[in-house]
Amino acid sequence: MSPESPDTSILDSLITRIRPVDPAVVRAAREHQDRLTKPRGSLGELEAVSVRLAALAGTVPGPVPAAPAVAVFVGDHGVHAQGVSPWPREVTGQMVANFLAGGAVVNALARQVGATVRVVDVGMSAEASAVVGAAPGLDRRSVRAGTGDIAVEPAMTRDQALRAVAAGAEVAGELIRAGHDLLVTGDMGIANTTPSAALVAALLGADPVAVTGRGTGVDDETLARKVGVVRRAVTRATSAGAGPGDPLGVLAALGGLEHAATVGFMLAAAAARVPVLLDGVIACSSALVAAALAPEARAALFAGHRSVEPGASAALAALGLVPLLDLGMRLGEGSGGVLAVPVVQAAARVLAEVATFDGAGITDKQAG
Ligand SMILES: O=C(O)c1ccc[n+]([C@@H]2O[C@H](COP(=O)([O-])O)[C@@H](O)[C@H]2O)c1
Ligand SMILES: Cc1cc2nc[nH]c2cc1C
Repeated sequence: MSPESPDTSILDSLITRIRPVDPAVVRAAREHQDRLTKPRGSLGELEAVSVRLAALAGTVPGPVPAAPAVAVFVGDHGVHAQGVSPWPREVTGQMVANFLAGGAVVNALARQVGATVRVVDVGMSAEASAVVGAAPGLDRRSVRAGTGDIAVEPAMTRDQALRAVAAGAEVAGELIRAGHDLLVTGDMGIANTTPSAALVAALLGADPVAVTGRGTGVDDETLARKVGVVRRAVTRATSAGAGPGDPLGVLAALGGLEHAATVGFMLAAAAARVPVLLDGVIACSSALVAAALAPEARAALFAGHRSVEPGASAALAALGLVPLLDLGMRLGEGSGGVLAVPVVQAAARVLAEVATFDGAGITDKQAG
């Protein structure tokens, strides 16, 4: 296959397998939720989550997810050369070693909620790979060693984007076949909040200044430079023909390899009717790509938290997703998604276990 006419068959078949939820199940779940022994609406967003989980599973109540897993997709970014992050590139590899040793925040949070952590290299740079070495436990699916510098060139070819999407889909498929019933997105990649902002700006037509944030915590001068870089990248990509009507083109022009893998991860989970908890801005920007490719995939997506990055809020609003937690977090790694696992489990458990007014013999003042 030439890069000009890449093989889209894996993506096409993923998209074809994503079917809409049954509106009758949505209705039945809503009606059941309304019969539970509590004032209607008193559980707020938890009620909507329980209904969405049932709709995704196609049963009322839906199953209570018992085996969560987070996939941390790792990539490096050519745009790092523009000075958009204060952290050196090798930190990506150093953090991978930390994940594998169980010493990162995501590992501690995953232990707290009983989640498995899978670390997947989809595009570490040579520097990062050298730091990690031959570490056992790293899932090696590298498509290329880091992306191109999006300020001046495409991040990757369409074929590479497709291969990274396929890698993410394979990871989801393996986790689901191993019995995991709640997936969480995670990422690691120094400088990756810049491509995230670029994806959001390009796909929503937003002004880069409104969707570019401080990432790991950059100063005012770096933020101003970062906004300029995002503006140049989006202008370059759009003038080369990438736009919202061609989500794969936008992903290849502006995304990271971890974004592409996250898109595949979400699409495969949606096809298998397994819920996916999104972490921060990397996942939210990837979700815009996934939803542009397959709008029905949104049924499988749950927003773990509201990252401080402004692009995350812009993407969530566009996707119609309500973040379950809002703790001022901006770490990545899957941390905010993992932390929301018990909330999703609790929502499902309420629909499955709480008595109904009829069943418990309690007067329903709301009936009628
Ligand atoms: O998840 C988020 O919203 C988020 C916000 C800020 C930073 N991060 C993480 O920090 C790294 C990118 O930050 P930066 O400043 O280098 O672009 C990358 O490893 C991300 O996982 C993640
Ligand atoms: C230390 C560190 C940990 C991270 N985890 C996710 N992104 C990160 C960026 C840095 C710099």
